[in-house]
Amino acid sequence: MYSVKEAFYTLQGEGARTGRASVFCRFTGCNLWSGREADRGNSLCRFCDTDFVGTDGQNGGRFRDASALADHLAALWPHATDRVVPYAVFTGGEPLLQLDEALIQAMHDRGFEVAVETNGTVAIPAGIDWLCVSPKGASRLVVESGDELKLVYPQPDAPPERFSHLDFRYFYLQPMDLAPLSGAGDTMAETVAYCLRVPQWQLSLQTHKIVGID
Ligand SMILES: C[S@@+](CC[C@H](N)C(=O)[O-])C[C@H]1O[C@@H](n2cnc3c(N)ncnc32)[C@H](O)[C@@H]1O
Ligand SMILES: Nc1nc2[nH]cc(C(=O)O)c2c(=O)[nH]1
Ligand code: SF4
Ligand SMILES: [Mg+2]
Repeated sequence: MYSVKEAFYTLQGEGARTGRASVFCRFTGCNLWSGREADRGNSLCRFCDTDFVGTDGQNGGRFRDASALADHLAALWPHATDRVVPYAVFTGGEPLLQLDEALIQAMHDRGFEVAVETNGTVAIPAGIDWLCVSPKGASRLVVESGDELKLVYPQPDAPPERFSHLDFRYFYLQPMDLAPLSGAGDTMAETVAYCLRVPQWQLSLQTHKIVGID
């Protein structure tokens, strides 16, 4: 059984695949925060910008098995795509609490490439085509290789220097959106300054927020 908060067709907004048409599957639940505002300050991840509680979002629900969820997601992809490989991004919440080899295989069977956005604290199943790891504060990182490491910046307890030796093709800093914290500060300027100082790190903007799409 899989629990999905929401699923939607949009453009990948972040990282190296920014701008690519994608079916997003947002799983319910996370191991670093309950999703309740009252718990935010005592959690391992405190700046989350996402509602991943329940199954009540658009195209959300509970799905009995991999083929039921894969059919549901594949139906969100538009039809005429002769020259493009369909792309599915699994996120959450923490997708690796639910994404398994059966679901990855079911997406491959339907012609999709499979991408994952993870906090890096859960072991990865086989078959993922694009892996984005986004380390969080003091949490213990178990995934130390992948395609892109996308660090939300700044996190005093997770400085970029701690991750720069890991086995990734791309290293991104993404300015922390302070809106969920109703905080003040210019994370954009700080992030740009770091990328200029240390060119290993590239700037990732949350472009979906800029253009106003999901
Ligand atoms: C909501 S998370 C879900 C996937 C997974 N749990 C993770 O943390 O990578 C999706 C992406 O949004 C990023 N993110 C979450 N809150 C953010 C914020 N306030 N500002 C910028 N990026 C944020 C995460 O770091 C992650 O790269
Ligand atoms: N458009 C869009 N791109 C995204 N890239 C990562 C997202 C996420 O929440 O995991 C996200 C999201 O929520 N929307
Ligand atoms: S690990 Fe990801 S989903 Fe979980 S609270 Fe942090 S940003 Fe949100
Ligand atoms: Mg998001």
